[in-house]
Amino acid sequence: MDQNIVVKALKGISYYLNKSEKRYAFFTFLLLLLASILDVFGLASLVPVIMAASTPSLISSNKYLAYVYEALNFQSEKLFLIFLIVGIFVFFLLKNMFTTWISYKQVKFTSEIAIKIINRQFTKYSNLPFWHFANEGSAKLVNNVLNVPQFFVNGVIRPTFTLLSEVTIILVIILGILIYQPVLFVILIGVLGPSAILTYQLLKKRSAHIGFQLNALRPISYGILSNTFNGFVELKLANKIGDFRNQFVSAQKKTQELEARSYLFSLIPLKIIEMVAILGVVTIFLYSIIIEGSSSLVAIVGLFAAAAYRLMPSVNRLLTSMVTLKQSEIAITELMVFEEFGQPLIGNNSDRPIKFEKEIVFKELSFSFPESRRSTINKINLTIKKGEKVGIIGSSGSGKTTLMNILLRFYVEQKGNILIDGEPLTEENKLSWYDIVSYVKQDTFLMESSIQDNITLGDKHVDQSRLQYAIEQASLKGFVESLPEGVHSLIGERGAKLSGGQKQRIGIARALYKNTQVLVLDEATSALDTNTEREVSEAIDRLSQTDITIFIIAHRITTLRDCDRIFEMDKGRIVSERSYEDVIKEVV
Ligand SMILES: Nc1ncnc2c1ncn2[C@@H]1O[C@H](COP(=O)(O)OP(=O)(O)OP(=O)(O)O)[C@@H](O)[C@H]1O
Repeated sequence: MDQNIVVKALKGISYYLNKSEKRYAFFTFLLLLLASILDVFGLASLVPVIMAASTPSLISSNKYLAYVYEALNFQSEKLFLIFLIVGIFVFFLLKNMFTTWISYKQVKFTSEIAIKIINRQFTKYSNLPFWHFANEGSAKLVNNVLNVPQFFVNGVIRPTFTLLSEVTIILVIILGILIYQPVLFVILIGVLGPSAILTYQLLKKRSAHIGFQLNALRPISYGILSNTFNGFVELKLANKIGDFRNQFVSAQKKTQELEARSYLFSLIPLKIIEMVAILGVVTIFLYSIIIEGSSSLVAIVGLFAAAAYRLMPSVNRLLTSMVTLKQSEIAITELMVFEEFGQPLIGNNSDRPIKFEKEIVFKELSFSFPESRRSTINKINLTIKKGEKVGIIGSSGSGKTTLMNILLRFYVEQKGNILIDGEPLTEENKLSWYDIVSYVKQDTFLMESSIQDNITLGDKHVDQSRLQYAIEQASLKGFVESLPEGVHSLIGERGAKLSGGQKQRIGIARALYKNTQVLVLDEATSALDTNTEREVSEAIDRLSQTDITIFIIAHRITTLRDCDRIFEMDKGRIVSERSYEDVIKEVV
Protein backbone atom coordinates (compact mmCIF):
# COMPACT_ATOMS: atom_id res chain seq x y z
CA MET A 1 0.00 0.00 0.00
CA ASP A 2 1.27 3.44 -0.83
CA GLN A 3 1.10 5.09 2.53
CA ASN A 4 2.11 8.40 1.10
CA ILE A 5 -1.03 9.11 -0.84
CA VAL A 6 -3.28 8.19 2.10
CA VAL A 7 -1.26 10.33 4.51
CA LYS A 8 -1.22 13.13 1.96
CA ALA A 9 -5.00 12.88 1.52
CA LEU A 10 -5.61 12.87 5.28
CA LYS A 11 -3.33 15.87 5.74
CA GLY A 12 -5.05 17.62 2.80
CA ILE A 13 -8.49 17.04 4.30
CA SER A 14 -7.60 17.94 7.88
CA TYR A 15 -6.11 21.21 6.60
CA TYR A 16 -9.63 22.42 5.87
CA LEU A 17 -11.25 21.19 9.08
CA ASN A 18 -11.44 23.07 12.34
CA LYS A 19 -11.35 21.22 15.65
CA SER A 20 -15.05 20.52 15.92
CA GLU A 21 -15.21 19.45 12.27
CA LYS A 22 -12.33 17.05 12.85
CA ARG A 23 -14.23 15.59 15.80
CA TYR A 24 -17.34 15.37 13.63
CA ALA A 25 -15.37 13.65 10.84
CA PHE A 26 -14.03 11.10 13.31
CA PHE A 27 -17.51 10.52 14.69
CA THR A 28 -18.92 10.06 11.16
CA PHE A 29 -16.11 7.63 10.45
CA LEU A 30 -17.00 5.60 13.57
CA LEU A 31 -20.63 5.49 12.47
CA LEU A 32 -19.55 4.40 9.02
CA LEU A 33 -17.53 1.66 10.59
CA LEU A 34 -20.47 0.54 12.68
CA ALA A 35 -22.58 0.48 9.53
CA SER A 36 -20.02 -1.74 7.77
CA ILE A 37 -19.84 -4.10 10.73
CA LEU A 38 -23.64 -4.32 10.74
CA ASP A 39 -23.46 -5.11 7.02
CA VAL A 40 -21.14 -8.03 7.62
CA PHE A 41 -23.17 -9.18 10.58
CA GLY A 42 -26.36 -8.98 8.52
CA LEU A 43 -24.93 -11.17 5.79
CA ALA A 44 -23.35 -13.59 8.25
CA SER A 45 -26.64 -13.98 10.15
CA LEU A 46 -28.45 -15.07 7.00
CA VAL A 47 -26.49 -18.31 6.75
CA PRO A 48 -27.62 -20.04 10.02
CA VAL A 49 -31.20 -18.85 9.53
CA ILE A 50 -31.40 -20.26 6.00
CA MET A 51 -29.79 -23.46 7.17
CA ALA A 52 -32.20 -23.74 10.11
CA ALA A 53 -35.16 -23.11 7.80
CA SER A 54 -34.08 -25.95 5.48
CA THR A 55 -33.03 -28.32 8.29
CA PRO A 56 -35.04 -27.56 11.49
CA SER A 57 -33.07 -30.19 13.41
CA LEU A 58 -30.15 -27.73 13.35
CA ILE A 59 -31.98 -25.64 15.95
CA SER A 60 -31.18 -28.16 18.61
CA SER A 61 -27.82 -29.31 17.24
CA ASN A 62 -26.29 -25.85 16.62
CA LYS A 63 -25.18 -24.54 19.98
CA TYR A 64 -25.84 -20.88 19.17
CA LEU A 65 -29.32 -21.45 17.81
CA ALA A 66 -30.09 -23.77 20.70
CA TYR A 67 -28.93 -21.11 23.13
CA VAL A 68 -31.22 -18.45 21.66
CA TYR A 69 -34.10 -20.93 21.48
CA GLU A 70 -33.70 -21.77 25.17
CA ALA A 71 -33.01 -18.22 26.32
CA LEU A 72 -36.16 -16.88 24.74
CA ASN A 73 -38.11 -19.80 26.04
CA PHE A 74 -39.61 -20.95 22.73
CA GLN A 75 -41.94 -23.93 22.75
CA SER A 76 -42.19 -24.62 19.01
CA GLU A 77 -39.48 -24.79 16.32
CA LYS A 78 -41.92 -23.39 13.79
CA LEU A 79 -42.58 -20.28 15.89
CA PHE A 80 -38.85 -19.93 16.48
CA LEU A 81 -38.20 -20.02 12.73
CA ILE A 82 -40.88 -17.38 12.09
CA PHE A 83 -39.29 -15.30 14.83
CA LEU A 84 -35.85 -15.65 13.20
CA ILE A 85 -37.08 -14.75 9.71
CA VAL A 86 -39.12 -11.74 10.86
CA GLY A 87 -36.20 -10.77 13.11
CA ILE A 88 -33.82 -10.81 10.14
CA PHE A 89 -36.21 -8.65 8.13
CA VAL A 90 -36.52 -6.11 10.98
CA PHE A 91 -32.75 -6.14 11.43
CA PHE A 92 -32.17 -5.39 7.72
CA LEU A 93 -34.83 -2.70 7.77
CA LEU A 94 -33.28 -0.91 10.75
CA LYS A 95 -29.75 -1.42 9.47
CA ASN A 96 -30.60 0.10 6.10
CA MET A 97 -32.38 3.05 7.70
CA PHE A 98 -29.33 3.60 9.85
CA THR A 99 -26.85 3.34 6.97
CA THR A 100 -28.95 5.70 4.82
CA TRP A 101 -28.96 8.21 7.66
CA ILE A 102 -25.16 7.92 7.95
CA SER A 103 -24.76 8.33 4.19
CA TYR A 104 -26.89 11.46 4.40
CA LYS A 105 -24.74 12.83 7.26
CA GLN A 106 -21.57 12.03 5.36
CA VAL A 107 -22.76 13.58 2.10
CA LYS A 108 -23.91 16.71 3.94
CA PHE A 109 -20.63 17.02 5.77
CA THR A 110 -18.66 16.56 2.56
CA SER A 111 -20.62 19.25 0.74
CA GLU A 112 -20.12 21.66 3.64
CA ILE A 113 -16.38 21.11 3.34
CA ALA A 114 -16.66 21.58 -0.43
CA ILE A 115 -18.31 24.98 0.09
CA LYS A 116 -15.59 25.91 2.55
CA ILE A 117 -12.90 25.02 0.00
CA ILE A 118 -14.67 26.81 -2.85
CA ASN A 119 -15.02 29.89 -0.65
CA ARG A 120 -11.33 29.78 0.19
CA GLN A 121 -10.34 29.29 -3.46
CA PHE A 122 -12.47 32.26 -4.49
CA THR A 123 -10.93 34.42 -1.76
CA LYS A 124 -7.42 33.33 -2.73
CA TYR A 125 -7.75 33.95 -6.42
CA SER A 126 -9.54 37.27 -5.96
CA ASN A 127 -6.74 38.37 -3.59
CA LEU A 128 -3.97 37.55 -6.04
CA PRO A 129 -1.64 40.43 -6.83
CA PHE A 130 -2.45 41.86 -10.22
CA TRP A 131 0.43 40.33 -12.16
CA HIS A 132 -0.11 36.86 -10.77
CA PHE A 133 -3.66 37.31 -11.86
CA ALA A 134 -2.66 38.37 -15.35
CA ASN A 135 -0.12 35.53 -15.58
CA GLU A 136 -2.53 32.76 -14.58
CA GLY A 137 -5.13 33.41 -17.27
CA SER A 138 -8.87 33.20 -16.71
CA ALA A 139 -9.23 29.59 -17.90
CA LYS A 140 -6.81 28.33 -15.24
CA LEU A 141 -8.43 30.54 -12.59
CA VAL A 142 -11.90 29.20 -13.37
CA ASN A 143 -10.55 25.65 -13.24
CA ASN A 144 -8.88 26.21 -9.88
CA VAL A 145 -11.90 27.86 -8.26
CA LEU A 146 -14.63 25.69 -9.75
CA ASN A 147 -13.27 22.32 -10.86
CA VAL A 148 -10.37 21.59 -8.54
CA PRO A 149 -12.47 21.75 -5.32
CA GLN A 150 -15.01 19.39 -6.89
CA PHE A 151 -12.18 17.13 -7.99
CA PHE A 152 -10.88 17.20 -4.40
CA VAL A 153 -14.28 16.30 -2.93
CA ASN A 154 -14.99 13.45 -5.36
CA GLY A 155 -11.43 12.27 -5.73
CA VAL A 156 -9.99 12.76 -2.24
CA ILE A 157 -12.55 13.26 0.53
CA ARG A 158 -15.08 10.60 -0.54
CA PRO A 159 -12.51 7.89 -1.43
CA THR A 160 -10.66 8.56 1.85
CA PHE A 161 -13.84 7.89 3.82
CA THR A 162 -14.44 4.71 1.81
CA LEU A 163 -10.84 3.65 2.12
CA LEU A 164 -10.75 4.03 5.89
CA SER A 165 -13.97 2.14 6.47
CA GLU A 166 -13.01 -0.65 4.04
CA VAL A 167 -9.59 -1.08 5.62
CA THR A 168 -11.21 -1.47 9.01
CA ILE A 169 -13.87 -3.84 7.78
CA ILE A 170 -11.27 -6.00 6.01
CA LEU A 171 -9.23 -6.07 9.21
CA VAL A 172 -12.29 -7.11 11.23
CA ILE A 173 -13.09 -9.99 8.86
CA ILE A 174 -9.49 -11.12 8.55
CA LEU A 175 -8.99 -11.05 12.32
CA GLY A 176 -12.20 -13.04 12.77
CA ILE A 177 -10.86 -15.62 10.34
CA LEU A 178 -7.48 -15.68 12.09
CA ILE A 179 -9.14 -16.60 15.36
CA TYR A 180 -11.61 -19.04 13.81
CA GLN A 181 -9.50 -20.64 11.06
CA PRO A 182 -5.74 -19.79 11.10
CA VAL A 183 -5.05 -21.93 8.00
CA LEU A 184 -7.62 -20.05 5.99
CA PHE A 185 -6.16 -16.81 7.29
CA VAL A 186 -2.76 -17.75 5.89
CA ILE A 187 -4.27 -18.73 2.53
CA LEU A 188 -6.34 -15.56 2.30
CA ILE A 189 -3.46 -13.26 3.20
CA GLY A 190 -1.14 -15.19 0.91
CA VAL A 191 -3.53 -14.98 -2.05
CA LEU A 192 -5.36 -11.67 -1.68
CA GLY A 193 -2.55 -9.59 -0.13
CA PRO A 194 0.10 -9.79 -2.86
CA SER A 195 -2.48 -9.57 -5.66
CA ALA A 196 -4.01 -6.41 -4.16
CA ILE A 197 -0.58 -4.85 -3.74
CA LEU A 198 0.46 -5.82 -7.26
CA THR A 199 -2.77 -4.47 -8.76
CA TYR A 200 -2.27 -1.16 -6.99
CA GLN A 201 1.39 -0.96 -8.02
CA LEU A 202 0.33 -1.65 -11.60
CA LEU A 203 -2.24 1.17 -11.62
CA LYS A 204 -0.55 3.69 -9.33
CA LYS A 205 1.75 5.54 -11.69
CA ARG A 206 -0.67 5.43 -14.60
CA SER A 207 -3.44 6.81 -12.39
CA ALA A 208 -1.43 9.78 -11.16
CA HIS A 209 -0.51 10.48 -14.76
CA ILE A 210 -4.19 10.48 -15.82
CA GLY A 211 -5.13 12.92 -13.03
CA PHE A 212 -2.28 15.21 -13.91
CA GLN A 213 -3.14 15.26 -17.60
CA LEU A 214 -6.88 15.71 -17.06
CA ASN A 215 -6.26 18.68 -14.80
CA ALA A 216 -3.97 20.28 -17.38
CA LEU A 217 -6.48 19.66 -20.18
CA ARG A 218 -9.54 21.19 -18.49
CA PRO A 219 -8.43 24.84 -18.70
CA ILE A 220 -7.34 24.27 -22.31
CA SER A 221 -10.85 23.25 -23.40
CA TYR A 222 -12.34 26.08 -21.37
CA GLY A 223 -9.89 28.59 -22.88
CA ILE A 224 -10.66 27.53 -26.45
CA LEU A 225 -14.41 27.81 -25.80
CA SER A 226 -14.06 31.18 -24.15
CA ASN A 227 -11.91 32.52 -27.02
CA THR A 228 -14.40 31.17 -29.58
CA PHE A 229 -17.39 32.88 -28.04
CA ASN A 230 -15.58 36.08 -27.03
CA GLY A 231 -14.03 36.49 -30.45
CA PHE A 232 -17.15 35.33 -32.26
CA VAL A 233 -17.32 38.24 -34.73
CA GLU A 234 -13.61 38.34 -35.59
CA LEU A 235 -13.31 34.57 -35.86
CA LYS A 236 -16.38 34.29 -38.11
CA LEU A 237 -15.05 37.00 -40.42
CA ALA A 238 -11.64 35.38 -40.56
CA ASN A 239 -13.29 32.00 -41.19
CA LYS A 240 -11.43 30.55 -38.22
CA ILE A 241 -14.31 28.93 -36.33
CA GLY A 242 -13.43 25.58 -37.95
CA ASP A 243 -9.84 25.75 -36.63
CA PHE A 244 -11.10 26.49 -33.15
CA ARG A 245 -13.59 23.63 -33.35
CA ASN A 246 -10.78 21.27 -34.36
CA GLN A 247 -8.63 22.44 -31.46
CA PHE A 248 -11.54 22.02 -29.07
CA VAL A 249 -12.47 18.57 -30.34
CA SER A 250 -8.86 17.44 -30.21
CA ALA A 251 -8.54 18.60 -26.56
CA GLN A 252 -11.84 16.91 -25.77
CA LYS A 253 -10.71 13.75 -27.53
CA LYS A 254 -7.70 13.52 -25.25
CA THR A 255 -9.94 14.24 -22.25
CA GLN A 256 -12.38 11.52 -23.27
CA GLU A 257 -9.56 9.01 -23.80
CA LEU A 258 -8.21 9.76 -20.34
CA GLU A 259 -11.68 9.60 -18.76
CA ALA A 260 -12.23 6.24 -20.46
CA ARG A 261 -8.91 4.93 -19.19
CA SER A 262 -9.72 6.23 -15.73
CA TYR A 263 -13.06 4.37 -15.83
CA LEU A 264 -11.31 1.24 -17.03
CA PHE A 265 -8.86 1.48 -14.12
CA SER A 266 -11.80 1.53 -11.73
CA LEU A 267 -13.02 -1.79 -13.21
CA ILE A 268 -9.70 -3.61 -13.31
CA PRO A 269 -9.25 -4.25 -9.54
CA LEU A 270 -12.47 -6.27 -9.29
CA LYS A 271 -11.53 -8.40 -12.28
CA ILE A 272 -8.07 -9.15 -10.94
CA ILE A 273 -9.29 -9.86 -7.40
CA GLU A 274 -11.99 -12.18 -8.81
CA MET A 275 -9.43 -14.07 -10.89
CA VAL A 276 -7.15 -14.41 -7.90
CA ALA A 277 -9.99 -15.70 -5.71
CA ILE A 278 -10.90 -18.33 -8.31
CA LEU A 279 -7.24 -19.21 -8.61
CA GLY A 280 -7.21 -19.70 -4.82
CA VAL A 281 -10.18 -22.07 -4.98
CA VAL A 282 -8.66 -24.01 -7.88
CA THR A 283 -5.32 -24.31 -6.11
CA ILE A 284 -6.87 -25.64 -2.92
CA PHE A 285 -8.98 -28.13 -4.91
CA LEU A 286 -6.03 -29.35 -6.94
CA TYR A 287 -4.03 -29.69 -3.76
CA SER A 288 -6.78 -31.76 -2.13
CA ILE A 289 -7.12 -34.00 -5.21
CA ILE A 290 -3.41 -34.53 -5.74
CA ILE A 291 -2.50 -34.98 -2.09
CA GLU A 292 -4.60 -37.76 -0.73
CA GLY A 293 -5.97 -37.64 2.77
CA SER A 294 -6.41 -33.91 2.68
CA SER A 295 -10.19 -34.03 2.38
CA SER A 296 -10.55 -31.49 5.20
CA LEU A 297 -9.32 -28.98 2.65
CA VAL A 298 -12.67 -29.19 0.87
CA ALA A 299 -14.28 -27.55 3.89
CA ILE A 300 -11.62 -24.88 3.73
CA VAL A 301 -12.42 -24.28 0.06
CA GLY A 302 -16.03 -23.58 1.04
CA LEU A 303 -14.97 -21.22 3.75
CA PHE A 304 -12.41 -19.60 1.50
CA ALA A 305 -15.05 -19.02 -1.14
CA ALA A 306 -17.43 -17.53 1.44
CA ALA A 307 -14.77 -15.28 2.92
CA ALA A 308 -13.49 -14.22 -0.49
CA TYR A 309 -17.06 -13.53 -1.56
CA ARG A 310 -17.47 -11.02 1.25
CA LEU A 311 -13.93 -9.69 1.08
CA MET A 312 -13.78 -9.20 -2.67
CA PRO A 313 -16.10 -6.17 -2.86
CA SER A 314 -14.27 -4.62 0.09
CA VAL A 315 -10.82 -5.19 -1.39
CA ASN A 316 -12.18 -3.89 -4.69
CA ARG A 317 -13.54 -0.70 -3.09
CA LEU A 318 -10.29 -0.28 -1.21
CA LEU A 319 -8.24 -0.56 -4.38
CA THR A 320 -10.59 1.64 -6.40
CA SER A 321 -10.39 4.31 -3.70
CA MET A 322 -6.60 4.13 -3.77
CA VAL A 323 -6.57 4.43 -7.56
CA THR A 324 -9.00 7.38 -7.40
CA LEU A 325 -6.86 9.01 -4.72
CA LYS A 326 -3.80 8.60 -6.86
CA GLN A 327 -5.64 10.11 -9.82
CA SER A 328 -6.68 13.05 -7.68
CA GLU A 329 -3.27 13.64 -6.11
CA ILE A 330 -2.91 16.69 -8.34
CA ALA A 331 -6.01 18.24 -6.72
CA ILE A 332 -4.31 18.15 -3.29
CA THR A 333 -1.25 19.87 -4.75
CA GLU A 334 -3.27 22.42 -6.75
CA LEU A 335 -5.35 23.43 -3.74
CA MET A 336 -2.20 24.34 -1.84
CA VAL A 337 -1.06 26.86 -4.47
CA PHE A 338 -1.28 30.53 -3.43
CA GLU A 339 -2.35 29.57 0.11
CA GLU A 340 -0.72 32.77 1.38
CA PHE A 341 -3.63 34.69 -0.15
CA GLY A 342 -6.29 32.55 1.53
CA GLN A 343 -7.28 35.09 4.16
CA PRO A 344 -9.73 37.89 3.34
CA LEU A 345 -7.99 41.19 2.52
CA ILE A 346 -6.33 42.76 5.51
CA GLY A 347 -7.25 46.25 6.54
CA ASN A 348 -10.71 47.71 6.55
CA ASN A 349 -12.24 51.09 6.20
CA SER A 350 -12.30 51.83 9.88
CA ASP A 351 -8.66 50.81 10.40
CA ARG A 352 -6.88 53.74 8.83
CA PRO A 353 -9.39 55.66 6.77
CA ILE A 354 -8.03 57.76 3.94
CA LYS A 355 -8.87 61.44 4.17
CA PHE A 356 -8.64 63.31 0.92
CA GLU A 357 -9.18 67.02 1.28
CA LYS A 358 -6.03 68.61 -0.08
CA GLU A 359 -3.71 66.81 -2.46
CA ILE A 360 -2.26 63.69 -4.02
CA VAL A 361 1.54 63.67 -4.07
CA PHE A 362 3.61 61.25 -6.17
CA LYS A 363 6.97 61.27 -4.43
CA GLU A 364 10.10 59.81 -6.08
CA LEU A 365 7.81 57.06 -7.38
CA SER A 366 9.62 54.21 -9.14
CA PHE A 367 8.46 50.84 -10.39
CA SER A 368 9.75 48.11 -12.66
CA PHE A 369 8.17 44.84 -13.74
CA PRO A 370 9.87 41.73 -12.33
CA GLU A 371 11.17 40.58 -15.72
CA SER A 372 12.08 44.04 -16.99
CA ARG A 373 15.60 45.46 -16.69
CA ARG A 374 14.74 49.15 -16.80
CA SER A 375 12.30 51.12 -14.65
CA THR A 376 8.84 51.46 -16.18
CA ILE A 377 8.17 54.35 -13.80
CA ASN A 378 11.23 56.36 -12.94
CA LYS A 379 11.33 58.80 -10.00
CA ILE A 380 8.06 60.58 -10.66
CA ASN A 381 7.35 63.69 -8.57
CA LEU A 382 3.91 65.30 -8.94
CA THR A 383 1.49 67.21 -6.75
CA ILE A 384 -2.17 67.21 -7.77
CA LYS A 385 -4.61 69.42 -5.86
CA LYS A 386 -8.03 68.09 -4.95
CA GLY A 387 -10.50 68.82 -7.74
CA GLU A 388 -7.81 69.28 -10.41
CA LYS A 389 -8.34 67.74 -13.84
CA VAL A 390 -5.08 66.31 -15.09
CA GLY A 391 -4.28 64.96 -18.54
CA ILE A 392 -1.51 62.46 -19.17
CA ILE A 393 -0.12 62.03 -22.66
CA GLY A 394 2.93 60.28 -24.08
CA SER A 395 3.92 57.76 -26.69
CA SER A 396 2.74 54.16 -26.46
CA GLY A 397 4.65 52.25 -23.78
CA SER A 398 5.77 55.43 -21.98
CA GLY A 399 4.21 54.22 -18.71
CA LYS A 400 0.89 56.10 -18.48
CA THR A 401 -1.26 53.08 -17.65
CA THR A 402 1.36 51.66 -15.29
CA LEU A 403 1.44 54.95 -13.35
CA MET A 404 -2.34 54.84 -12.97
CA ASN A 405 -2.19 51.16 -11.97
CA ILE A 406 0.11 52.16 -9.11
CA LEU A 407 -2.32 54.91 -8.10
CA LEU A 408 -5.05 52.25 -8.15
CA ARG A 409 -2.78 49.88 -6.15
CA PHE A 410 -2.85 47.10 -8.72
CA TYR A 411 0.92 47.49 -8.75
CA VAL A 412 2.98 48.48 -5.73
CA GLU A 413 5.92 50.86 -6.15
CA GLN A 414 9.40 49.61 -5.28
CA LYS A 415 10.64 53.06 -4.32
CA GLY A 416 8.98 56.29 -3.26
CA ASN A 417 5.26 56.50 -2.57
CA ILE A 418 1.93 58.13 -3.23
CA LEU A 419 0.72 60.38 -0.41
CA ILE A 420 -2.91 61.33 0.09
CA ASP A 421 -2.98 64.41 2.31
CA GLY A 422 0.46 63.33 3.54
CA GLU A 423 -0.55 59.71 4.27
CA PRO A 424 1.17 57.08 2.08
CA LEU A 425 -1.05 54.57 0.26
CA THR A 426 -0.40 51.11 1.71
CA GLU A 427 -2.02 47.68 1.90
CA GLU A 428 -3.65 48.72 5.18
CA ASN A 429 -5.56 51.68 3.81
CA LYS A 430 -6.17 50.24 0.35
CA LEU A 431 -9.82 49.34 0.96
CA SER A 432 -10.54 52.82 2.29
CA TRP A 433 -8.84 54.27 -0.81
CA TYR A 434 -11.01 52.06 -3.01
CA ASP A 435 -14.07 53.72 -1.47
CA ILE A 436 -13.24 56.99 -3.16
CA VAL A 437 -11.38 56.04 -6.34
CA SER A 438 -12.85 54.79 -9.64
CA TYR A 439 -11.46 53.66 -12.94
CA VAL A 440 -13.16 53.90 -16.32
CA LYS A 441 -11.31 51.85 -18.89
CA GLN A 442 -11.58 51.78 -22.63
CA ASP A 443 -13.12 48.30 -22.39
CA THR A 444 -15.44 48.94 -19.46
CA PHE A 445 -16.35 45.79 -17.58
CA LEU A 446 -20.01 44.98 -18.18
CA MET A 447 -22.12 42.20 -16.74
CA GLU A 448 -24.84 40.33 -18.59
CA SER A 449 -27.51 42.11 -16.62
CA SER A 450 -29.59 45.32 -16.49
CA ILE A 451 -28.33 48.89 -16.89
CA GLN A 452 -29.11 49.47 -13.22
CA ASP A 453 -27.09 46.43 -12.14
CA ASN A 454 -24.20 47.54 -14.29
CA ILE A 455 -24.16 51.03 -12.82
CA THR A 456 -24.61 49.92 -9.21
CA LEU A 457 -22.59 46.70 -9.69
CA GLY A 458 -25.54 44.66 -8.49
CA ASP A 459 -26.46 46.73 -5.40
CA LYS A 460 -29.34 45.09 -3.51
CA HIS A 461 -30.60 48.40 -2.12
CA VAL A 462 -30.29 50.92 -4.90
CA ASP A 463 -30.18 54.59 -4.02
CA GLN A 464 -32.58 55.75 -6.76
CA SER A 465 -31.79 59.47 -6.56
CA ARG A 466 -28.06 58.76 -6.83
CA LEU A 467 -28.71 56.45 -9.75
CA GLN A 468 -30.67 59.16 -11.56
CA TYR A 469 -27.91 61.68 -10.82
CA ALA A 470 -25.27 59.30 -12.21
CA ILE A 471 -27.33 58.62 -15.36
CA GLU A 472 -27.85 62.32 -15.96
CA GLN A 473 -24.23 63.29 -15.34
CA ALA A 474 -22.99 60.51 -17.63
CA SER A 475 -25.28 61.78 -20.43
CA LEU A 476 -27.23 58.51 -20.44
CA LYS A 477 -30.64 59.97 -19.61
CA GLY A 478 -31.97 60.22 -23.16
CA PHE A 479 -30.78 56.74 -24.02
CA VAL A 480 -32.23 55.11 -20.88
CA GLU A 481 -35.58 56.89 -21.39
CA SER A 482 -35.77 55.61 -24.96
CA LEU A 483 -35.71 52.00 -23.75
CA PRO A 484 -39.06 50.32 -22.99
CA GLU A 485 -37.77 48.91 -19.72
CA GLY A 486 -35.61 51.90 -18.76
CA VAL A 487 -32.86 51.11 -16.25
CA HIS A 488 -34.08 47.53 -16.07
CA SER A 489 -33.28 46.85 -19.72
CA LEU A 490 -30.76 44.07 -20.25
CA ILE A 491 -27.55 44.97 -22.08
CA GLY A 492 -26.49 41.52 -23.35
CA GLU A 493 -23.25 39.70 -22.64
CA ARG A 494 -20.45 42.23 -22.12
CA GLY A 495 -22.78 44.98 -23.32
CA ALA A 496 -23.44 43.41 -26.73
CA LYS A 497 -26.57 45.55 -27.13
CA LEU A 498 -24.75 48.84 -26.46
CA SER A 499 -22.64 51.12 -28.63
CA GLY A 500 -19.03 51.88 -27.67
CA GLY A 501 -19.98 55.32 -26.34
CA GLN A 502 -22.86 53.94 -24.29
CA LYS A 503 -20.61 51.31 -22.74
CA GLN A 504 -18.11 53.90 -21.64
CA ARG A 505 -20.82 56.20 -20.29
CA ILE A 506 -22.12 53.30 -18.21
CA GLY A 507 -18.59 53.12 -16.78
CA ILE A 508 -18.70 56.84 -16.00
CA ALA A 509 -22.17 56.52 -14.44
CA ARG A 510 -20.83 53.69 -12.29
CA ALA A 511 -18.06 55.93 -11.00
CA LEU A 512 -20.56 58.68 -10.24
CA TYR A 513 -23.01 56.38 -8.47
CA LYS A 514 -20.21 55.41 -6.13
CA ASN A 515 -19.03 58.36 -4.08
CA THR A 516 -15.99 58.82 -6.29
CA GLN A 517 -13.53 61.55 -5.40
CA VAL A 518 -10.70 60.45 -7.68
CA LEU A 519 -11.47 59.23 -11.18
CA VAL A 520 -9.06 57.67 -13.64
CA LEU A 521 -10.22 57.69 -17.26
CA ASP A 522 -8.00 55.54 -19.43
CA GLU A 523 -7.93 56.18 -23.19
CA ALA A 524 -11.40 57.54 -22.68
CA THR A 525 -12.23 58.33 -26.26
CA SER A 526 -9.65 56.65 -28.47
CA ALA A 527 -11.92 53.82 -29.58
CA LEU A 528 -14.95 55.94 -30.32
CA ASP A 529 -16.27 57.44 -33.49
CA THR A 530 -16.88 61.18 -33.74
CA ASN A 531 -20.52 61.06 -32.73
CA THR A 532 -20.02 58.96 -29.64
CA GLU A 533 -16.83 60.82 -28.82
CA ARG A 534 -18.97 63.94 -28.60
CA GLU A 535 -21.34 62.17 -26.19
CA VAL A 536 -18.51 60.91 -23.98
CA SER A 537 -16.81 64.33 -24.10
CA GLU A 538 -20.10 65.84 -22.99
CA ALA A 539 -20.07 63.51 -19.96
CA ILE A 540 -16.47 64.48 -19.24
CA ASP A 541 -17.43 68.18 -19.55
CA ARG A 542 -20.07 67.65 -16.92
CA LEU A 543 -17.61 65.83 -14.71
CA SER A 544 -15.22 68.73 -14.90
CA GLN A 545 -17.85 70.91 -13.21
CA THR A 546 -17.68 68.66 -10.12
CA ASP A 547 -14.93 68.65 -7.47
CA ILE A 548 -13.84 65.14 -8.51
CA THR A 549 -10.12 64.92 -9.12
CA ILE A 550 -9.69 63.45 -12.58
CA PHE A 551 -6.76 61.83 -14.36
CA ILE A 552 -7.38 61.40 -18.08
CA ILE A 553 -5.06 59.29 -20.19
CA ALA A 554 -5.86 60.23 -23.76
CA HIS A 555 -4.57 59.95 -27.27
CA ARG A 556 -6.98 62.56 -28.62
CA ILE A 557 -5.84 65.92 -27.45
CA THR A 558 -9.40 67.33 -27.66
CA THR A 559 -10.49 65.06 -24.80
CA LEU A 560 -8.12 67.01 -22.59
CA ARG A 561 -9.86 70.34 -23.28
CA ASP A 562 -11.07 70.68 -19.69
CA CYS A 563 -7.79 69.67 -18.08
CA ASP A 564 -6.03 72.17 -15.83
CA ARG A 565 -2.64 70.69 -16.57
CA ILE A 566 -1.32 68.14 -19.05
CA PHE A 567 1.74 66.04 -18.30
CA GLU A 568 3.74 64.32 -20.94
CA MET A 569 5.45 61.03 -20.13
CA ASP A 570 8.43 59.44 -21.83
CA LYS A 571 10.27 56.28 -20.77
CA GLY A 572 8.66 56.31 -17.35
CA ARG A 573 9.40 59.95 -16.56
CA ILE A 574 7.35 63.15 -16.65
CA VAL A 575 9.12 65.17 -19.30
CA SER A 576 6.89 68.23 -19.54
CA GLU A 577 3.93 70.00 -17.98
CA ARG A 578 1.77 72.19 -20.18
CA SER A 579 -1.63 73.81 -20.50
CA TYR A 580 -4.19 72.63 -23.06
CA GLU A 581 -3.58 75.77 -25.14
CA ASP A 582 0.17 75.08 -25.33
CA VAL A 583 -0.40 71.47 -26.37
CA ILE A 584 -2.92 72.50 -29.05
CA LYS A 585 -0.52 75.14 -30.40
CA GLU A 586 2.23 72.53 -30.73
CA VAL A 587 -0.01 70.05 -32.52
CA VAL A 588 -1.25 72.74 -34.91
N1 LIG B 1 2.37 43.11 -17.03
C1 LIG B 1 3.48 43.59 -17.60
N2 LIG B 1 4.64 42.91 -17.50
C2 LIG B 1 5.78 43.38 -18.06
N3 LIG B 1 5.87 44.56 -18.72
C3 LIG B 1 4.76 45.29 -18.87
C4 LIG B 1 3.49 44.85 -18.31
N4 LIG B 1 2.56 45.79 -18.58
C5 LIG B 1 3.20 46.77 -19.28
N5 LIG B 1 4.50 46.47 -19.45
C6 LIG B 1 5.51 47.30 -20.13
O1 LIG B 1 5.62 48.53 -19.42
C7 LIG B 1 5.76 49.61 -20.32
C8 LIG B 1 4.72 50.68 -20.04
O2 LIG B 1 3.44 50.19 -20.37
P1 LIG B 1 2.12 51.04 -20.19
O3 LIG B 1 0.97 50.15 -20.47
O4 LIG B 1 2.17 51.73 -18.87
O5 LIG B 1 2.29 52.11 -21.35
P2 LIG B 1 1.27 53.20 -21.87
O6 LIG B 1 2.02 54.47 -21.84
O7 LIG B 1 0.01 53.16 -21.09
O8 LIG B 1 1.03 52.71 -23.34
P3 LIG B 1 -0.27 52.81 -24.28
O9 LIG B 1 -0.46 54.24 -24.59
O10 LIG B 1 0.11 52.02 -25.48
O11 LIG B 1 -1.39 52.20 -23.51
C9 LIG B 1 5.67 49.02 -21.72
O12 LIG B 1 6.98 48.90 -22.22
C10 LIG B 1 5.05 47.65 -21.53
O13 LIG B 1 5.55 46.73 -22.45
